[in-house]
Amino acid sequence: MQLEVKGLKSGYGKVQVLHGIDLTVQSGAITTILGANGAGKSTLMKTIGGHLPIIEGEIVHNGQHLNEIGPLHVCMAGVGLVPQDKNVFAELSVRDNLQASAAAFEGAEERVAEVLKRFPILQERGNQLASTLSGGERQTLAIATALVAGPDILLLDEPTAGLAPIFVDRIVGWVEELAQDGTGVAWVVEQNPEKILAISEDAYVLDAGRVTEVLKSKSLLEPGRLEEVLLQVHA
Ligand SMILES: Nc1ncnc2c1ncn2[C@@H]1O[C@H](COP(=O)(O)OP(=O)(O)OP(=O)(O)O)[C@@H](O)[C@H]1O
Repeated sequence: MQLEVKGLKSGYGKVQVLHGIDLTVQSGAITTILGANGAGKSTLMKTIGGHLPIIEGEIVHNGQHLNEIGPLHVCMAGVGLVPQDKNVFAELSVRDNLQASAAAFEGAEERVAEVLKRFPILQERGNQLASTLSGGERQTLAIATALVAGPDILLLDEPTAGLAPIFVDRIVGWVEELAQDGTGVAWVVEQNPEKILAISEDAYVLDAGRVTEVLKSKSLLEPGRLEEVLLQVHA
């Protein structure tokens, strides 16, 4: 059930941003993706999620090629993306956001009910417009909308950026549980990556659209090591 990305090149119109990315996301494990601003982390997530055209390379999940099948079919193939922003419908209620996401799947009502059970905070706010949620609640909703599809690979683009520590800890806890239950997670992180590195297997360092290092995540927790690796890419 792993996701394999091979030699991926993509970008925006004539602007090529990714220059041949190789990445493996193993099921039941968290893979961290690090890199400076503009390294191409979000572009990588959006390309895997089917939102950007591929110039060259392959994305294969569970033996199925995901190239050029579009975001809905990527999602239906078991790969869920939580983008960095615009990840909920602001003018829909919490419940309607979940229902919209579940609509393409069999047993939509049960899927929504199950996710609401998992996230009581969303249950409490079911009728509230997403635009009125706090940052942490909105991010919880964004993750929940991806989970209604029952993905076996989950792509998270900086899900904890700018959130209060209590939400950071909650999200880290939920994602750890998902991985323990067999989901493969790719987690893009920029600020305070220590909590994620502590529960992650592999760390990929990106710079200028290329993978510059693949390391064991915990090795980056040694004092000074993270700074060294991130500074090296600019040396
Ligand atoms: N819609 C777009 N059109 C053209 N270029 C874009 C677009 N979005 C991003 N880029 C460019 O692609 C490059 C990589 O951006 P990307 O958002 O993938 O980086 P990132 O590593 O996720 O950065 P950050 O940590 O700031 O989110 C940057 O040079 C950026 O300016």
